[in-house]
Amino acid sequence: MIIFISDVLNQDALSRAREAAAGLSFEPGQTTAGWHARSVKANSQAMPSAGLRVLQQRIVKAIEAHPVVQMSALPRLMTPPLISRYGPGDAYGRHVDDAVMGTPPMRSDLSATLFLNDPDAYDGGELIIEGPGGEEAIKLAAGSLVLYPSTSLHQVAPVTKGERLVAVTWIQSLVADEAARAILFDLAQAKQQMFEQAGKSPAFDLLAKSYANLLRRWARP
Ligand SMILES: O=C(O)CCC(=O)C(=O)O
Ligand SMILES: [Fe+2]
Repeated sequence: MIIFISDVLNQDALSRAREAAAGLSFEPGQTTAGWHARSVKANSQAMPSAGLRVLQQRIVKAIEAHPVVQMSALPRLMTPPLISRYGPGDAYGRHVDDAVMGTPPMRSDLSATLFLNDPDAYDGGELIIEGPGGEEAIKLAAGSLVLYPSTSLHQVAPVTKGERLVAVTWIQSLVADEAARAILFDLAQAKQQMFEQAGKSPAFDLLAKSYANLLRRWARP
């Protein structure tokens, strides 16, 4: 399942993030790709620095704090985001993300792209994700996040004009199985809607109990 979440960063947070990114030094992105993804990766990434760490912390906080991220991804661990820049001619060819990454190692269950500049700031640069129903080309407003299964083949189409600026991160979920996560997301939404429409009721209690007990079965904290 591909999930779109708008307003993960508001206008104020966005301009601060863009300002911080403008002050960072960038290097070729090949350094952080797995060996087979490296051959198709052509972009720039922010180099480690104190400024990068502050920006990464702000972005992680905003992503984690979002209620839809909590409900859909059930995050347990998240990598510090890469700040990636794609100028004209840059692209990231078809690849699958590493299954295990970082120190200490974590499993990538969900991949996430947070768009830091607007779609009209660049031509091309769609994130193309392959799913059972075919390809989906994604280009979201600044401040919006796309979450997708790390099991998918995906690519970033060449940028032909302007600059694409994104933060890219990976999430290890409390629930590794994508199908189980999808059921829990449906139930969490149903629980919320039922509560909003009719308050607490015996039916709500049963739904809440089922949700909690499924999560208890499936979660690996
Ligand atoms: O820039 C993006 O939206 C995704 C980049 C990507 O696929 C990666 O860094 O592995
Ligand atoms: Fe990727």
